[in-house]
Amino acid sequence: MRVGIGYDVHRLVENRKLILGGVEIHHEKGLLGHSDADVLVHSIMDALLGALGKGDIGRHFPDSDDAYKGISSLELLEKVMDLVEREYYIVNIDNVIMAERPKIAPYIGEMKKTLSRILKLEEERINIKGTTTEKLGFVGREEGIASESIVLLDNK
Ligand SMILES: Nc1ccn([C@@H]2O[C@H](COP(=O)(O)O)[C@@H](O)[C@H]2O)c(=O)n1
Ligand SMILES: C[C@@]1(CO)OP(=O)(O)OP(=O)(O)OC[C@H]1O
Repeated sequence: MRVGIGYDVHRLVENRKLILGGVEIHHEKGLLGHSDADVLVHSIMDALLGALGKGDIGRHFPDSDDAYKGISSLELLEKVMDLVEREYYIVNIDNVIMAERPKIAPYIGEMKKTLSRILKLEEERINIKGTTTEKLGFVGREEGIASESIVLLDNK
């Protein structure tokens, strides 16, 4: 068995879509990044790479590479899953999205459905939680959104 943790933050800006877990969220701002800046998928990838002992997403998908400009993070997650599936399968995954706004609870079902397909994992083994930070810090000031993920892998 192998366990991994991932954490990522992206800045909220105008004129960008807000994509979380591969789902477009209705909001007046979106996250800034080289890719679509899907902070949930990024923390999941880092948790998976951590469990594999294979570094982080910056190492595998450098933001200096034009190939990843504007890419859907789900495509990057598929590449990380290719590495996972060489030896392991996912037992379960838990995630916390830290956002003052918008409420993510209404979108969790769709996020789980989307991730379930790519992670090849039943929805009941994927947990996604939303929390504010009670108006404290960069999340509280709505300057950005953070996400933290933890994953357990087992040998095939
Ligand atoms: N972006 C968010 C933040 C919170 N939620 C849901 O609201 C509950 C209460 O949040 P607190 O930060 O006040 O504890 C939380 O447990 C989530 O169910 C959300 O959906 N989206
Ligand atoms: C995903 C990558 C690659 O497009 O870019 P960003 O979307 O900027 O995301 P970040 O979490 O800053 O770093 C990983 C990057 O290399």
